[in-house]
Amino acid sequence: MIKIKELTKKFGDHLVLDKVEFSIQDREFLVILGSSGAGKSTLLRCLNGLVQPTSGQITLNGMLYNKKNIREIRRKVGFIFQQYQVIGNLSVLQNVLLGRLGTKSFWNIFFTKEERVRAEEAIEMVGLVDKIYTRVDQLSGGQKQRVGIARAVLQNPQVILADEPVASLDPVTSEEILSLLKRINEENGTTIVCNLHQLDYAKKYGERIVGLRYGRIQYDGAASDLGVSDVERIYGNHLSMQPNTGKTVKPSSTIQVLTT
Ligand SMILES: Nc1ncnc2c1ncn2[C@@H]1O[C@H](COP(=O)(O)OP(=O)(O)OP(=O)(O)O)[C@@H](O)[C@H]1O
Repeated sequence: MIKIKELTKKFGDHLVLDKVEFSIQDREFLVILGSSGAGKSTLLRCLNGLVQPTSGQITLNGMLYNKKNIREIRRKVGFIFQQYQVIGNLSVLQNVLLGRLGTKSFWNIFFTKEERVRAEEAIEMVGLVDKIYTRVDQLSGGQKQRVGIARAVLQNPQVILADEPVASLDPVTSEEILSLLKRINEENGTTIVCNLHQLDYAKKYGERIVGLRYGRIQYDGAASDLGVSDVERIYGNHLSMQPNTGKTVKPSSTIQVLTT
């Protein structure tokens, strides 16, 4: 379980997270929803130790995030990036094996036979067996994201943080990627925390939604309970998000979306 207490982050004078407080249960599929600049990425980066909070506290299974524990925490928390963060001139297999780097010491970066077998299994799970020796720069965006997911799976983390994993993908590929994350959540029992812009995906794939606006929590509850007034609090009461397009629309369209 991750516990977040009074998490505050300032960049200079800019308050990006303002005393954010909530817990993430084991095996949960949690969506962090909010418009651009709401603080979603900053929150996820704090949960991975990539960003140092200004104040507040995070614990993973009671273990406090601090310099001493950060390597162990990073082993338990995988990260999937919006822009994939794969190495173009390496093969799919080599990229996925990089998920084991966190367990290696500086003088021993060799991978075992067992790690290779597990990498092959992860590649099979994401549906890229036929591309296993293909250079990653020859893959489509959706395939690159699958490589990123397989790399995170090989790490065998307790939690996967996905920072807008479908922001650069078309709707069909987006659904495939989110379904894959859902499968990993259900079959492997991995907790998923996924940042999304798109309201309809949040409601379809999230069990629970935490809605952020200006770094403050506006909604924390079941995805199925998210209503029009909650959406307006998250996005502002004059504008709301339209599904998939990322365009802003008047609230009447939002009401239609929520009632279909
Ligand atoms: N390293 C940084 N230095 C200064 N300001 C930053 C830094 N990282 C983020 N910010 C600012 O913090 C605010 C929140 O950014 P963040 O990326 O967390 O929002 P977001 O909700 O993820 O937005 P998006 O959906 O556009 O990615 C933004 O105004 C951004 O400019």
